[in-house]
Amino acid sequence: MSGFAAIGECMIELSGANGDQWRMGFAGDTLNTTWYVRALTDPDFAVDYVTAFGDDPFSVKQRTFLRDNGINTAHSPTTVGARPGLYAITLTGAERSFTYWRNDAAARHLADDPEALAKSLDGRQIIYFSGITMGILSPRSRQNVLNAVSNARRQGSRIVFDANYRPRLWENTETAKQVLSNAFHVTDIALPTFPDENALFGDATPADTANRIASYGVREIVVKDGTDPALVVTGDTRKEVPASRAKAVDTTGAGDSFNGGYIAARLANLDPVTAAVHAHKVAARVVEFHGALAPMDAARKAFKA
Ligand SMILES: O=C(O)C(=O)C[C@H](O)[C@H](O)CO
Repeated sequence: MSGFAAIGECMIELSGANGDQWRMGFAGDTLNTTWYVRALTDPDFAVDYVTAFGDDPFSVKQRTFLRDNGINTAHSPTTVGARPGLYAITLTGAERSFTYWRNDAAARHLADDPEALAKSLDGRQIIYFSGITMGILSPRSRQNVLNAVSNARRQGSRIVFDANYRPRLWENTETAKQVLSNAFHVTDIALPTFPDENALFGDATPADTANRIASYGVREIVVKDGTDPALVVTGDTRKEVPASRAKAVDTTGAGDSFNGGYIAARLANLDPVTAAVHAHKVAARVVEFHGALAPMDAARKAFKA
C-alpha cells in the first residue's frame, strides 16, 4: 500500500476580489486537502486527485495545473461536452461565504464508471473523500463511491473522511444524514468540523460530535472548531489542541488545509495529538492568503515551524 488518493470536485475559484477584478484559480475541498498533502510529503510519494473532467479550455487548464503541481489524476474520466463548476468567495472581514455555479459540473460523473474508480483507488495507503464528494453525486454514484471505498478498505487502505456539510448540495437533511453516516461507517480517521455537525446532526458540543462518530466505529477522530481548540479522540484518550494564531484575511480552506497537514503528519508517523498541532500551524498560515490554495512553500514552512 502506498500513495494518497482523494475523490471529489475541483472547481474554478474566484477569490481576492478588488472591486470587479477577481483572481481565478482552482479549488474544492478535497482538492485543497490534496494540495497540502502534496506540499507536505516527499516528492516520491504518489498523490492523485480522482475526479471527472470536461473537455473545454478550463478543464484542460485544470489537468495542466494539477500535473504541473505534482498531482496525478489516476483514471479520472473526461466527459465530452462537460465543463468545471465555479465558485466565488465573498468576505465579511476574513470570514468567507461562497456562491456556486456547479449544478452541471463534469465532476458529477466521477463515479459513473465503478471499474475506473476502483482502479484509481487500488493499492493506496490513504483514501480521502468528503460529504461534498457525496453531495454532488446521484444516489447510484454515491453508492459506487461507498462500494469502492469499502472495497479498498478491505484490501488495506485507510479511509479519511470529512463530512463538510453544505446544505445546498443535498435534496433534504434526512438524505444528508443517512449518506454521511454511511460514509463514517467505512472511515478510519474522521476529521469533521463542529459547526457543520451541529447544523446537520444537532450535536451540542464537539464531545457530542466525537461520541456520535465513535458510535459508528471510527477509532481516530479530530473535531475541528475554527479558532477554538480541536478535540482529538483516539480510543479512550481525549485531548484538546489549541489553534495557532493567524493574521487571517480569508478563512477559505482552513479546515481542508488542517486535514492535509494532519494526514501528512500521520503519514510521517507522528501521533494524533502532535499531528493536530502541525495541522493547526498549516491552517493558520493558509488563512493569511486569499483563496483556498496557499503557496506550497508557505505551507511547508508552517508545518515545520
Ligand atoms: O464548498 C465547496 O464545495 C468547496 O469546495 C469550496 C471551498 O474550497 C471549500 O468549501 C473550502 O472548505
